[in-house]
Amino acid sequence: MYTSSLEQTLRRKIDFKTKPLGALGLLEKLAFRIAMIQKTETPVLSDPTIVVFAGDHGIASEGVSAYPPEVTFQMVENFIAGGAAINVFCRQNGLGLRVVDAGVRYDFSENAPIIHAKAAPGTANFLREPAMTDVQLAFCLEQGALVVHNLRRDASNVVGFGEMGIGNTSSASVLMSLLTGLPLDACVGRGTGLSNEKFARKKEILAEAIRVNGVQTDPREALRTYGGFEIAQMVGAIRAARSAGMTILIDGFISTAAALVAFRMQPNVLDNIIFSHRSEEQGHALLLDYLGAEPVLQLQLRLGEGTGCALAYPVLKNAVAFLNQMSSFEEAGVSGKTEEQRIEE
Ligand SMILES: O=C(O)c1ccc[n+]([C@@H]2O[C@H](COP(=O)([O-])O)[C@@H](O)[C@H]2O)c1
Ligand SMILES: Cc1cc2nc[nH]c2cc1C
Repeated sequence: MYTSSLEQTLRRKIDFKTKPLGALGLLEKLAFRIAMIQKTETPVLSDPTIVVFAGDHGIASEGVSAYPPEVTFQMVENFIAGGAAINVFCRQNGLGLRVVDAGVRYDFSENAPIIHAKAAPGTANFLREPAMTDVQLAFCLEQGALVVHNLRRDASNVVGFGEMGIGNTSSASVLMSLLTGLPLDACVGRGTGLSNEKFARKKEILAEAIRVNGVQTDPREALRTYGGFEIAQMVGAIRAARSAGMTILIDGFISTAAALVAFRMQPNVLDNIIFSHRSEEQGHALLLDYLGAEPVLQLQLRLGEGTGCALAYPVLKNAVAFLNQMSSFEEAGVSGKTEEQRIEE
């Protein structure tokens, strides 16, 4: 297999740090990935930012969530006030935060510190008709890309994507099943915490929705039919961030479903994506496996909002720091392995 000279330089740089070969585990892989994304042996993470896309879902009126749909609006108000988990973790870890109204049912005040990109006040109920029109989908893909272009212009080179949308695990599960070919039951979970009875009903409703609207295996058509405005904007944002050469952090189950759609449209997006954590939501582990992903953290989270990204970011920072700052055996005068021994292993 062809290995570039940067790849070789990086392997050597990591292997000759003062540690047993491979002893920094996943940190070594992260440092390598980020350096390859930035095409340099001395990567820098600048202006790290979390973007939370919010949208309402027509399917939420079918009782597929443990919480009422108005929580989407209320939680965005909470993000604006600075009181949500994502606000806390961004502050703790020195991350910027942008919140996007991709399609919340109610309107925010015009001067609220959010990005106004509402496709419509919530998607249509995909138990009866496709979630969105072609025009709405195109708008969302463009808006997501625009958010990223503006971040990049402001010198950010690492971005984490999260979401807020009551009912959106339903969209994510259907997208996962259609685009991976895995059985629906393996892709549906309890979301915000459904009871056994409501969980069984959610699975029936989603199976019925697929009977009504069809087995769409084209990623764009699947997204239009079963997606959400926040998921569609994440897809546009992920593709734009790949094109802009940014390091992309993905949050939980719903964000990973957006990454799956983006991957099916443009497989090279995976080159720039780091999956921040493995969520508790049933289906996430399977989806990560499908994508060949090795998540940074496993904290039993199932919150969303980009919280996994904000928590994983310090690990990325440490990976880059060891690559840039740690001494080599030669620099520190420590006895290491010869190049031959290293390559043999
Ligand atoms: O990120 C995850 O893995 C995750 C797992 C379960 C639920 N959520 C969050 O909960 C909401 C969706 O859950 P539900 O039950 O309303 O479909 C949405 O706002 C997500 O951010 C998020
Ligand atoms: C309170 C609450 C906060 C959330 N944050 C993301 N999804 C959420 C769902 C609920 C219900």
